[in-house]
Amino acid sequence: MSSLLDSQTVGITLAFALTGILAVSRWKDSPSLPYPPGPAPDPIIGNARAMGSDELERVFAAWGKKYGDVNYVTVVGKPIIVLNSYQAAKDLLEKRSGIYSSRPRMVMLGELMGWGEVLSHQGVGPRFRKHRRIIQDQFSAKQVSQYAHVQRKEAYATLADLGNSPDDLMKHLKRFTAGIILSITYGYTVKDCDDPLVTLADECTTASVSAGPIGSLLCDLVPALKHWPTWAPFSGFKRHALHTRSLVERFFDEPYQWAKARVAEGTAPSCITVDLLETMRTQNEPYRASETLDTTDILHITGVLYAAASDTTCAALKAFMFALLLHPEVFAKAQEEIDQKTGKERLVDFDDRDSLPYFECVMKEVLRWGCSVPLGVPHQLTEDDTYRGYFMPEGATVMFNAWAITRNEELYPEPERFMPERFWGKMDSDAARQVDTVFGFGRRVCPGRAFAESSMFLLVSNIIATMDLTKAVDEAGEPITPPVEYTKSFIRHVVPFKYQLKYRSEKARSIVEQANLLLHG
Ligand code: HEM
Repeated sequence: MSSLLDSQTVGITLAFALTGILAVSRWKDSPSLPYPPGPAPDPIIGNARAMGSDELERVFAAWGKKYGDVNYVTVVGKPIIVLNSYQAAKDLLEKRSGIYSSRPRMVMLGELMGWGEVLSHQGVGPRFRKHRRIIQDQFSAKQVSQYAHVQRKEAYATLADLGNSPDDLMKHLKRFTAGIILSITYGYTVKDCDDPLVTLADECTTASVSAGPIGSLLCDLVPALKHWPTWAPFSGFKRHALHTRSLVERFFDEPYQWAKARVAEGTAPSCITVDLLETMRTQNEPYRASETLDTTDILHITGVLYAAASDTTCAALKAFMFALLLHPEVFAKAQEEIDQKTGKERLVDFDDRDSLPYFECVMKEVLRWGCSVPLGVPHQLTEDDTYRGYFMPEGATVMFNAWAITRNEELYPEPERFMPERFWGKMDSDAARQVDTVFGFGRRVCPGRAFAESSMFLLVSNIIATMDLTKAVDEAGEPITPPVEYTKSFIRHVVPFKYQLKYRSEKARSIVEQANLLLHG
């Protein structure tokens, strides 16, 4: 961040922001009700210092404990509401989703870098509804079974890769998640971790987040900064944004052009892009004549799928493997349950899921304990509202703290302990239900949830079925217990850790190799 925006720029911009806000903000009657409680703001910048924290979820959770579960803060005059409890998030984001479902304006990420037109960043409106419906239709719990063959193919390839180069777990997980979504969306087969489309996605994601929260914040506060000339002093942020924009455009375009070329050749495998191109050509049902599709729609629908599905699922899979490594007793119990089902004679398949209740508890606990997107994605309130006697202003950014909600000590005693047994026989409990918070709320709830869970199920259950995962040992032969540490990012990943992974038997190796051969030829 410091290379992009130095302290002088920050100062100038904040001064600008203040002047702008004082000059243009429309005068409003002071509300007769108080705002929700929260920490005292600093003059001018409000609560900006706290909002710059690397572990904002912990800062918010501490506010929740001190001031109550709904907090109000400002950053240079912009209102932010923080929801630290399931009840408040449910009451507002779900029950009042008609007014709590938009997205805040993001000048840096959305307008300068080019992410603004994709579903996850769009405000509510006709285009949002069209994209959302198309994506929901493709990934509803009923529909996901149509992708089973792709999930199997990618899972078996990943198992074989893990057998061949077990030290590259992180790379193989990334290839697995990118491979599945690229295949379903564009009909594209990822060959290895260095695949050009996977590398492009990586570069694009890294560049998109590397302006840092302050870089983004300054542009969001002073939207006029987006017109700052690239030749002017302090224009590092703008040059970075434009460079990122070119990556984002390539990220949308290259896989789409690849799929289109296969359609022209008549060799396109069935995939979402092919379906959408056909819909665009005929402009027929199921997407209604009033909702015609154009090329930009297709670019953005397919692009958001890749962007939203791959990194999130990969982060959850890393947390899964890490939790199993730290808890050998859980691994052993899950392995025993799976062995009873398969007799060690075959791989696990989707049909087995209902009869692996312990594994299901482990997956639930991974989603809770690992909490890959701790603060979800911010919503925006589009009308003035009142809640529990407090005033909630129109335009406020509304953030839910999934991390704090899934650490509620009343529902999850010893919340930092990884304990799948807490869900045993209780899959209908509030505790189990509230883990869904990690996928968001209301009209914005993650449309890929069922698909993410089924992909995780298939890969991890088969790793457990065919391999042994144990701690690495140091020079003295002592097992190494890696610390629980995550990257400081919006989607948090477990930092790379040491482990040992190998086929549990020659028979397991041969089952994997045969399955892989059968699907890949
Ligand atoms: C473990 C994996 C995943 C996690 C933890 C996750 C989490 C989330 C969260 C927290 C949101 C924001 C919800 C809100 O604003 O209330 C979201 C949105 C979204 N997710 Fe996921 N997600 C995962 C996997 C997937 C997959 C596999 C797909 C696609 C197949 C997907 C597609 C999307 C899309 C398109 C949105 C934007 C929805 C909107 O803004 O209306 N996600 N996800």
